[in-house]
Amino acid sequence: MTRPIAERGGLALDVPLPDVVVVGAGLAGLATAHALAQQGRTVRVLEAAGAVGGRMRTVREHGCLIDTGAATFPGRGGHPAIWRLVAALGLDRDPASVPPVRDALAVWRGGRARPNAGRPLGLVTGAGLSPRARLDLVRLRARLARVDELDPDHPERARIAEETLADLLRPYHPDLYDYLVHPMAAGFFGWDPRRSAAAPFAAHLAACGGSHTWRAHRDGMDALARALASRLDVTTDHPVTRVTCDGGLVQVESPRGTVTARAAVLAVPAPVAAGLYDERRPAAREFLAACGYTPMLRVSVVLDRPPVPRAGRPSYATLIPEAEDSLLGVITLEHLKHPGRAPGGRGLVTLVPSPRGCRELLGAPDRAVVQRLAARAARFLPGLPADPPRALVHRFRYGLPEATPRALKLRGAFAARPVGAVEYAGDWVSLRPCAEGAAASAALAAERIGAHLSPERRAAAGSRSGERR
Ligand SMILES: Cc1cc2nc3c(=O)[nH]c(=O)nc-3n(C[C@H](O)[C@H](O)[C@H](O)COP(=O)(O)OP(=O)(O)OC[C@H]3O[C@@H](n4cnc5c(N)ncnc54)[C@H](O)[C@@H]3O)c2cc1C
Repeated sequence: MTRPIAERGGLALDVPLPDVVVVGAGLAGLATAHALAQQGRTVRVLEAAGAVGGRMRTVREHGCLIDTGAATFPGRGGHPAIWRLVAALGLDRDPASVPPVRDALAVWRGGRARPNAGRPLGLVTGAGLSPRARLDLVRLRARLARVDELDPDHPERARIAEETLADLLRPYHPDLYDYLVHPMAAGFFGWDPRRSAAAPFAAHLAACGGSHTWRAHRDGMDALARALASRLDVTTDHPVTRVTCDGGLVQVESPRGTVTARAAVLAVPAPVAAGLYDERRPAAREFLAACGYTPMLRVSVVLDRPPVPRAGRPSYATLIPEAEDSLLGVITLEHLKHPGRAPGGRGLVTLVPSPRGCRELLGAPDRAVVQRLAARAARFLPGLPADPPRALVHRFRYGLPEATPRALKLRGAFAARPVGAVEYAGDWVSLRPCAEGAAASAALAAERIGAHLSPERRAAAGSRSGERR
């Protein structure tokens, strides 16, 4: 079909009408476009930023590969949708291109980093937990193993869906909250366990299977996004300002012109999607409004040589519990992921503030952010300069979707909404704050758009993707 797809200064251009416009070239948008292209659909992807990847971007500066957002992902069982994409794109043909992250996680306690956190055996034998807390961890794991339908793709179905993380941990030794769950939820997701629902976190951890499975893309965590984008029609620097649906066609507006298509997928964070499109389906509207995000901030510091930790073998990531420092949440040694990350024997360190630190620092000038975090981090990494000359600040207003019990409650109806010309993709769709959430949402969005564009498939897909409430 040929229709005008772009109007600039009143000039209509006769070019083919794409079946689908995908807004956002993060992992969810690119994976959706890839799945639609596999169905034989014509797809255009419009991205506001100057590069693809969204929260999985890697920048190349000071000779280093610097992941700005997502840093690692678990093995095949933990992130199946990601590994399916990795395999489809041939990125695992050379196993060295997805190397394991060794000695992945430690927790700081009593003046030193306690290794083996996040490993089932490590947690039982130590990792900074008192003997009583370790026993309680066994009890907690046994309780979670009995929870029906603890499914990361459908967290609302779990029997603990109404509990917050703090509720879940209340009967157990306080160490479990203070030295394990709080530092993980706050440090990795920016979540406040007193607000955030227990089910998505517990289901995610159970599915991921422990920090000993962690991997990273040798060539940067944007490897997947770059490989997908190279096979697709993607336009960067194309900020979408409004999406409307009229007479069976979707109009996607931006200062660069209007693109018309038969359907659109909004693969942007939920608050952005709600601002772009006036959603009329009540179930979708309410869920979108309930999907909040926590902001995230990361500082990458390039050093002439790797810092030497206080004692023992260094771990990749060290969680800093609130009781140990109120401003700093996680320190990672990125050069441990692969020697190519910081060539020439250099060090590459990431400092992640606690949620409180993030709120304090999000609006501060870069230099002040770097100095405040570096001053705190020197206690944990002796020799870290107080004012590092090569540091980058990465800010995410919409860092991670925060799954609250209210959002969980509305998710079932959202998932069961009828298919439409405007669909959604993103980690928030399943309230799973990770790349797997984004990749899994893409498969679902492509299936729903396929059903919308093929009316004969609509009824069948409606009953398949219309998940149980
Ligand atoms: C600091 C941090 C650390 C993380 N660590 C990990 C980790 O180690 N492992 C893991 O699995 N996950 C991690 N995550 C989560 C993971 O990065 C995200 O879940 C995933 O990348 C989300 O992908 P997405 O496509 O849903 O959203 P995004 O990546 O946010 O993609 C949305 C895209 O839409 C674009 N966009 C926004 N508005 C518009 C508009 N108006 N017009 C056009 N385009 C627009 C954006 O620029 C962006 O490119 C981390 C996230 C952060 C922030």
